Amino acid sequence: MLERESNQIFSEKLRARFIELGLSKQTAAKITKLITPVKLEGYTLVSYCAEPFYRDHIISPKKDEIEKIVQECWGKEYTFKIESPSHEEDVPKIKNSKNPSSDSQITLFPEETNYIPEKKKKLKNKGHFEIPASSKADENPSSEENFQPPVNTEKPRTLDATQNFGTFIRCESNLVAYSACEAVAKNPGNLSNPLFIYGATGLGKTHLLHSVGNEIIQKIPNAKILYITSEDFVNDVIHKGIRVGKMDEVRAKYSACDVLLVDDIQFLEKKDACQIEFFHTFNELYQKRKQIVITSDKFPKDIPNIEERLKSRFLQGLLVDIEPPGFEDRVAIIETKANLIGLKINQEISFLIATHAKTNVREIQGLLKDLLMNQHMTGRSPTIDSVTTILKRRFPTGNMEASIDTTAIQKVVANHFQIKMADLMGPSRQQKFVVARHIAMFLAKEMIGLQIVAIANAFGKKDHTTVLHAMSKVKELLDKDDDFRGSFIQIKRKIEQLMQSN
Ligand SMILES: Nc1ncnc2c1ncn2[C@@H]1O[C@H](COP(=O)(O)OP(=O)(O)OP(=O)(O)O)[C@@H](O)[C@H]1O
Repeated sequence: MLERESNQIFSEKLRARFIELGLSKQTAAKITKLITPVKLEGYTLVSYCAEPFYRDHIISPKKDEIEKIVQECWGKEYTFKIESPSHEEDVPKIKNSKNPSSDSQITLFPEETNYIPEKKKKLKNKGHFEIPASSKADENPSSEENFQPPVNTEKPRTLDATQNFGTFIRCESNLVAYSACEAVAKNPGNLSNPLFIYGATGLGKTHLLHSVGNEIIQKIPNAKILYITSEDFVNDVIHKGIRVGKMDEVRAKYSACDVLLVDDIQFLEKKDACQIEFFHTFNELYQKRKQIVITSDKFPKDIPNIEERLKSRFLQGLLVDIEPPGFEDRVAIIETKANLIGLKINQEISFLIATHAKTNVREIQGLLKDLLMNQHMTGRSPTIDSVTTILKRRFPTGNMEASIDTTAIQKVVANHFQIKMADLMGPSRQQKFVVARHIAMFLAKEMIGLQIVAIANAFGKKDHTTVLHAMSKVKELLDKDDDFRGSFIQIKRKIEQLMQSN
């Protein structure tokens, strides 16, 4: 038997590691829950995971990382194995309903056997593919055969062919969303329905939505894919359905699709009639096992003025978020995008841009276009000076965070505490040095977006767990220690002043 206490330490370490690897807190917590060890086979720790998406796309690729933590907790001789449960009693029961329209019955991950087509020839006559719930379990549940194209279809007009998986730059902050979309595109209607992607503006949600559509249409050219924004849906319902009285046509349009891709669902807020209509559309498609992918700028529960029953539908699928890219990821995005448009920039310039353009990819693209235009007009590649000028134009009010690096932060902190840089950077555990070191590490993350490993390097630490410890210590003290908070704010102000003066 595995001891409860060591299990708990294992889970904590695992969660922290996943967050450090760039997963959101929610995803990290979910995965941690899924890989609670269940038994020991000799020196192999075995965990069962009944959720195929997480097992194959998130947990298995990170097996080495998980094994390292297993060894930290139980010893070097241990290995780790993730398995799909072979016996029903090994896993918590997953509810599986044949009537997904009832709140209490919809499942998070419906069993795959429910998606097996009964007879392919039946589907051909239907005009759209339909996957009966009472399928035989011995047929192949994950095959694309489940996804039969309709006979009579229109080509999608709204999908942007340039927004595909090939042009999407994968990084830690979007990896979970990317993998989920790829899995859904490979096996639509089967694993994660609906797939709900949320995150702030300009981080690639729409790009992923198009990628799913483009990928499916490549494999199944006749598939009826409907890409809409929620505003399109409102227009259809209000203008065509209610005002012109052609609601039947509106309903027919949506019920005939095989894949519904809905962008920016948050704009359905306060539109009650449209929400009711969307609720019925959703239920109908869901019952027919049609894939639904939805994007939003918020987690379902946080979208204001949307009916609870609609939110609960969204919560029943797979929820993935995209976070703003960290510093290294921004550099990778800048360099890839610059390369694509023929803009020549060196590493110093990509670092400079990454330091300033922090919030989203759209912003980075706009900036690179400005630089390209400048390159065309002057006939010269961008220089630090020309980039700084453009950065100042784009971020005129304080958002133009100065060319400040970790060293500048370290100097301000050392100066504030009246200590030497060598003490700030050194190994001494004297309280004053430790507090200063923790604050400097925290601000390197908060103010210039450095990733944990990069911060550890900048402070000459081999072990990045020191940085993780610093992060949680500072957060804790900010919450409970007024003096500490006062000092922290003063230091932050000094750094901000330095940024503005540069
Ligand atoms: N990881 C990425 N790789 C390549 N391009 C990206 C990536 N993320 C975003 N982009 C590009 O940035 C631009 C903005 O992305 P997109 O429109 O998908 O953002 P969004 O999250 O849907 O934003 P909004 O919520 O404002 O609609 C697009 O041109 C998109 O192609």
